[in-house]
Amino acid sequence: MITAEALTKNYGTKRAVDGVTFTVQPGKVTGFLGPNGAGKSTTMRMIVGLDRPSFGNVTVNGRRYAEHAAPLREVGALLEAKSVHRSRSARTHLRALAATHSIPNTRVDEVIELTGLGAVATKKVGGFSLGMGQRLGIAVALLGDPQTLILDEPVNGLDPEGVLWVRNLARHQASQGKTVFISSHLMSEMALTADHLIVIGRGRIIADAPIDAVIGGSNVPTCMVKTDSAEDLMNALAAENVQLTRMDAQTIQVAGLDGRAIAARALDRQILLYELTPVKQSLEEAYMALTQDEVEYRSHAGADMDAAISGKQAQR
Ligand SMILES: Nc1ncnc2c1ncn2[C@@H]1O[C@H](COP(=O)(O)OP(=O)(O)OP(=O)(O)O)[C@@H](O)[C@H]1O
Repeated sequence: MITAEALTKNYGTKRAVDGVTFTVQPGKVTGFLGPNGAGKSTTMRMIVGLDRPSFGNVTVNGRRYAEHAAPLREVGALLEAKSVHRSRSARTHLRALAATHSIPNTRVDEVIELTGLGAVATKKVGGFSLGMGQRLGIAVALLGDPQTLILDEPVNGLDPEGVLWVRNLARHQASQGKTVFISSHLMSEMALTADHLIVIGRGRIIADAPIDAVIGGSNVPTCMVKTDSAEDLMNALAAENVQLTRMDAQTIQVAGLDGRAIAARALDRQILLYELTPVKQSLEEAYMALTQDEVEYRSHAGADMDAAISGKQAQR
């Protein structure tokens, strides 16, 4: 279990992490989401003692990372900063780390196999692709078979097989009762991997809840309805808190009523419905709604982008 209390990090006048309090529970995959610069990596670095908190405290299984006698056996971490000798082979790198914790070489061979590095284990790390480097980082994290795994953007640079493998690994570790804390910008992947989400924006916690609650939280019940009597149905459903959108001659999107209520009103008026489909919000939509005011580095899209580009051209 990871426990953060009022955890804060200042870099000069910049407050990167602003008094966050949370726990990451064992037996679950907890996703750590937030816009660029929100404070995810800084929080993770503080968990493993790579950054000192300015205020507050964070512990893993009741102790600060540095207080664990054999940290690699307690916490495995994949963080962005890599400290690998580029001229060393992957196997030599893993063996050197293993030796610091009396981890046998058989475990090194195991994690090499597990992470799909078998074919390149004797090659110099300096020549590794982004994906191979990520796999090596995950191999390091797994080396001590730790109770807690912290993975900062583990699927970054991985091919689809690698992405699926990370998902299965995370789910498997959680099913073994381990604590798994993963940051990612890939919402579709997080939706498949995480049980619980912590969302951070500008250094503060915006949401800390089971994934279903995050997705359903702000969700107005919405259904797609098909009928040959679209006008009549719209009249039957019209009400102050109901939003009706005509999609085509037969299709109406109804927001603000659930399927049962729509069917009941259609039945009252003897209107035949031949499709009634709940529309679920995606994690991406829920995430965008949650973080819309918290984005520090905003990109431009569509009309905004056209305006930005034509503005630049006009200046030339
Ligand atoms: N060593 C540092 N010195 C100064 N500022 C830093 C340092 N590390 C991070 N920051 C700043 O702290 C804030 C949080 O950065 P952090 O890397 O934790 O965000 P993040 O959520 O991991 O972002 P991303 O999704 O882009 O990786 C940012 O504004 C960043 O510029």
